[in-house]
Amino acid sequence: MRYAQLVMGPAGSGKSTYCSAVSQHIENEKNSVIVVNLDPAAEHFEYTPTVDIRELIHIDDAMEDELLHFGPNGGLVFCMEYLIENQEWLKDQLGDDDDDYVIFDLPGQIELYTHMKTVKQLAELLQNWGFNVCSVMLIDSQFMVDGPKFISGTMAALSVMINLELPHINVLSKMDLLSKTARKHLDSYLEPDTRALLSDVKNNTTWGKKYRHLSNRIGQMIEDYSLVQFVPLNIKDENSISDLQLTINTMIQYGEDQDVRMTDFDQLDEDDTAEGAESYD
Ligand SMILES: Nc1nc2c(ncn2[C@@H]2O[C@H](COP(=O)(O)OP(=O)(O)OP(=O)(O)O)[C@@H](O)[C@H]2O)c(=O)[nH]1
Ligand SMILES: [Mg+2]
Repeated sequence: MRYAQLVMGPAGSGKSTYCSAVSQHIENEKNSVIVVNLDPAAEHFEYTPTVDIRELIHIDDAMEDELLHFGPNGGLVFCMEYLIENQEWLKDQLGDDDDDYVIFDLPGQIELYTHMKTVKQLAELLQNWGFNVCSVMLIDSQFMVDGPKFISGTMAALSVMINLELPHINVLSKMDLLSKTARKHLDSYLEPDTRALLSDVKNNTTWGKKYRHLSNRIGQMIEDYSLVQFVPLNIKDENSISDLQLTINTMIQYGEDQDVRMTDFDQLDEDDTAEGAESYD
């Protein structure tokens, strides 16, 4: 089995920073990790990508092409589609070592995840190649500190979850930048409570009055799904990174093989006594 995190999220939400911090964290624990850059427009990273889409296609190739003439956004979508068409390249680059742990740094174009099919196709390819895949969606916590913003963030997360159908985790990034008051406000949203959220959607504005029912229904839907939850991440706090990785690793079943040590079973077989059972603990 191999393991993969697809790191996604809106532009500037902290994906590349996350990939760098998490790969460092995994290496500090003496485990190996591969980081794959899938952003054809990336310019510089704090990590060294083992595989880099820019070696296959660069955003400039799509934008400067005389026939294609793409702008930056169309160009990005084109590059991702090109990657899927050239999947053998990615397969070769990834190799076929068992137990590999791969972190994919994706571009920050949200439509790639919310409704387009390319990231879903990528996930399916990885699954066919023996990866346990999960999606890690980063959302900048600064954009989640009031009710209406939180509802839109939640809706975006829900679209991604429904579109990709992968084990999924939503991460609130950049927690170190929040003020104490903002942090307190956010805490009340971590276990979404529709009433608390809607009390922030002002009913005294024209929009608020006109769409009160719609807001109520959206709140109800978020609650009914009870799927969309957020894990705060402070990238400057090693414990915060480690807690999050533990949750993710459980989702993709990483480390489960290591937990079941055959030697313990051997010992139980040989000496199936209460004493033997104790040594298993
Ligand atoms: N203080 C703080 N800054 C952060 C954090 N994560 C990212 N940043 C900063 O936010 C900016 C964008 O971070 P990136 O990691 O490049 O974000 P990205 O999602 O990869 O951006 P795109 O690839 O352009 O979509 C950089 O200036 C980072 O230094 C964080 O947890 N805390
Ligand atoms: Mg990036």
